[in-house]
Amino acid sequence: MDVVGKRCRVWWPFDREWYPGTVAHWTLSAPKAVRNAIAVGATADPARGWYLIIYDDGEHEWNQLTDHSVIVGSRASLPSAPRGGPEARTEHAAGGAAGGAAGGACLALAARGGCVASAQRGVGASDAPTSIRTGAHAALDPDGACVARGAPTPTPPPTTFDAAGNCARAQNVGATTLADVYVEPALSAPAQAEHLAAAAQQQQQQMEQTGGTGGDRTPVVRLPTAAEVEPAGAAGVPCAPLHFAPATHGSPATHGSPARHGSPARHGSPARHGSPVTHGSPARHGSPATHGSPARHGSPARHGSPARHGSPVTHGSPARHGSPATHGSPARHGSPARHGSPARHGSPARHGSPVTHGVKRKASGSSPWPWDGGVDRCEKQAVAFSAVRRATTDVCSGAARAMPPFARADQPAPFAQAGQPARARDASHDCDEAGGGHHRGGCDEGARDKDGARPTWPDDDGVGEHGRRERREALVRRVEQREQLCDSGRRSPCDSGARRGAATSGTASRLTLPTDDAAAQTLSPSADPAAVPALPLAALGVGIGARSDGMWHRRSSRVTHAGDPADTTELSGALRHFLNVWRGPNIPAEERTLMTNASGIVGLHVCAALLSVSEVQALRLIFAAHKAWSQYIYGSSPALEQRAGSRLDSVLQRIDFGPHGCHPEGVVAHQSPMWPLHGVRARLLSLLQARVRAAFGNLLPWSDEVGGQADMMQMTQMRPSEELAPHVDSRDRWGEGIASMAWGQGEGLTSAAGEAWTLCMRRGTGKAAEDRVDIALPAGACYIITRAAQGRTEHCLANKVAHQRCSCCWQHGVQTDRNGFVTRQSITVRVFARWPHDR
Ligand SMILES: O=C(O)CCC(=O)C(=O)O
Ligand SMILES: [Fe+2]
Repeated sequence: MDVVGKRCRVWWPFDREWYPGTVAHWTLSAPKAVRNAIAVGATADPARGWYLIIYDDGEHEWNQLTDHSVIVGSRASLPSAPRGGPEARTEHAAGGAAGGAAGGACLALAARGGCVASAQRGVGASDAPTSIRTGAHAALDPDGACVARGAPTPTPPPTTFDAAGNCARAQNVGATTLADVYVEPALSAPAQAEHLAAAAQQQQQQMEQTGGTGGDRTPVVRLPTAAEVEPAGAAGVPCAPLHFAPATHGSPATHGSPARHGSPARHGSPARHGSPVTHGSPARHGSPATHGSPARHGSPARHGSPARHGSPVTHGSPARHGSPATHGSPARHGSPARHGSPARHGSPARHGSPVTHGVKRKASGSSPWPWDGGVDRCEKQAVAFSAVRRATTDVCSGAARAMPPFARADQPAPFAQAGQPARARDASHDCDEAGGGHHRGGCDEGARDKDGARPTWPDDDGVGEHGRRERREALVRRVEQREQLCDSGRRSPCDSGARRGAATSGTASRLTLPTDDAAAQTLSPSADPAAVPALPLAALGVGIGARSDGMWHRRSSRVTHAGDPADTTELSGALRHFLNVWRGPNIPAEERTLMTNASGIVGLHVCAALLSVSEVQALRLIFAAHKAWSQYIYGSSPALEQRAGSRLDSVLQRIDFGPHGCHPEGVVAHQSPMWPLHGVRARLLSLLQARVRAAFGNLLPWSDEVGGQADMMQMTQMRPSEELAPHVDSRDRWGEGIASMAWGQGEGLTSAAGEAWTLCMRRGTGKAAEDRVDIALPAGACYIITRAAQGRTEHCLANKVAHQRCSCCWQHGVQTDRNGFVTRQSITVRVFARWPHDR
């Protein structure tokens, strides 16, 4: 706490940048997002408390400052430390008294940490990371934390705020300025190993000196045994490869075992034609025989494309469950050539009854990676990796515990005493509430460490210091190898890890965003109100969308790399072509087929033909010019799981454009870069926006927001059979009104603009939402969600925030044709919410 108000710098390894900021606040109890992170496997020292770092560029994060990627204050005794003042010397002396053999050297394992949840493709291949999680716990060197403690360090002046409530956190907050900050170089791997071994040795010595108790310094370095850390496979050997191939019918990676999905026999069967939305119980899908049963086929009249049936949305009954006609993708049913006789198409039993839509989530007892029998090398490597992380974290936390004021015996340890069950409950609660799309992934398997037990290692198995050191070195090498594999762009270890992690092991990428409540709750009950300035929440910029989980996420959403996510020459050419075919904002009224409150859903409006085929073709070129697609992992949905036979998350490709400092939609995308919205994209947005406005008129309430201009544009690609699970977009990050338009990357069977797709509207808090409406939309259509269909906090009767679910607002999701072959492309435009919801 005595570092509150001080300047700091934080190393973001995947940005490869130090970011300056200020330690603005300390709280003993973990912020909610941090608690979630802990519940899904991160480790923390409950006694240490949490520091709020506010970066100069507006981002913020909670951090325990046990990470040597964080430098607070100055280090006078380091030769390279510039201008170390008395305070700096005090700080270092305090640390040095505790050991400090390595001076200020820091171990930066985390910075070098492996790709656990990979997924960034592109993003400037050379500059940008391929990982979205680092496991960013660098070990603490033996002189303790990088922060001042113990010694009579002068209390810095509190962070101040100007009249407008802005945090005065610029250059001279506290007694330390940026010039005093020592920028710590990352150590080489051998140096890290050596350093860590030295730390272990010192602690061992201290333990011996204090009769095994370590006095008030808890000995925490216990090395994992070889059995614990040694993966079965050779280190660095790539894992089972992912199959990203055109795989429209389900690669093993995305759709479970080939046996389930890959068999030609199955694909040739009528079972292929069941709608992802509408397919019924697993039992029905499990048996090809049942799919072929004539008894289940319905009348041809139900299978027409939207074009044949008129407006696609008119089919939905206001009763929300939809008439049979609302179900099933037109593309699926439109072509006899693909689907055989009309008799093949779904019967009322398959499509008509809402009951059949209630596919229960299937508890996944089996491995989601069927081809490897449940345990692949990546998994084992991840265990080893996490062993490193935990061990090093223990070093950190041990030192931290020893050091007042972090070890506050007088304060309840929130995790240890409040009870692990509470944490686990918290986590699942969050997940349950979080909306299927964005958070669901984290609940089930994510709580690896939710029992809250601090990681401990069995006692030394007699290998001695030398042996331990060797083991450490081996671990470090493994981490490095892993990183190299990731860096080299090979998919196998990283992506496999990502997917496995996403599907099963609860990566930290599933953190939920903090809510206002959570942040307020964190900020207000301070362990030491006298010492911690009362910080206006809004002034801190704390809220949904701001960083709060930095300890495990070391890649920011800042765009730090030069360039553009597209080939700019191609992009300009594509825009020129687009301008040639663009019809202007107005389209003939008879073409628009505007449906308001579609299918009885208040606030959902659809324009069935916003884009012409020529415009779609030009948009394809614009998409094709983009290279840096981020992988965006959504939670699984019942339909997806049913197809896969077990839990399987969905992965989309996405690029987000918007104002600097704002965050993309979604939890994982929270880690994705927000590219600047200017130039060609700004032009494109303004054209599309004009069209949307002309089509929807007053139904689109952007006029109330920032002069009616959308300021965020998101490009999404979903391969055939992928889906976006139902979710609410962040309820308080976006202004009222979100518009999405979609088409195919190529021609569909029934339309040159692409294949039809299904907009899945869901309402309800249970896992199987009570209200379910599936609306088949043709390529080129646009829908907007407002009010209850969007679910902003101010429209929510339950006042839900972020991605929480409620029973009054609708969630939206997208399903592509399970048997389709055309990637769905979409552009979503939103408005960032402005004050007081400014995120
Ligand atoms: O692509 C779409 O239609 C919508 C995308 C969406 O809902 C989202 O990104 O939140
Ligand atoms: Fe959405």
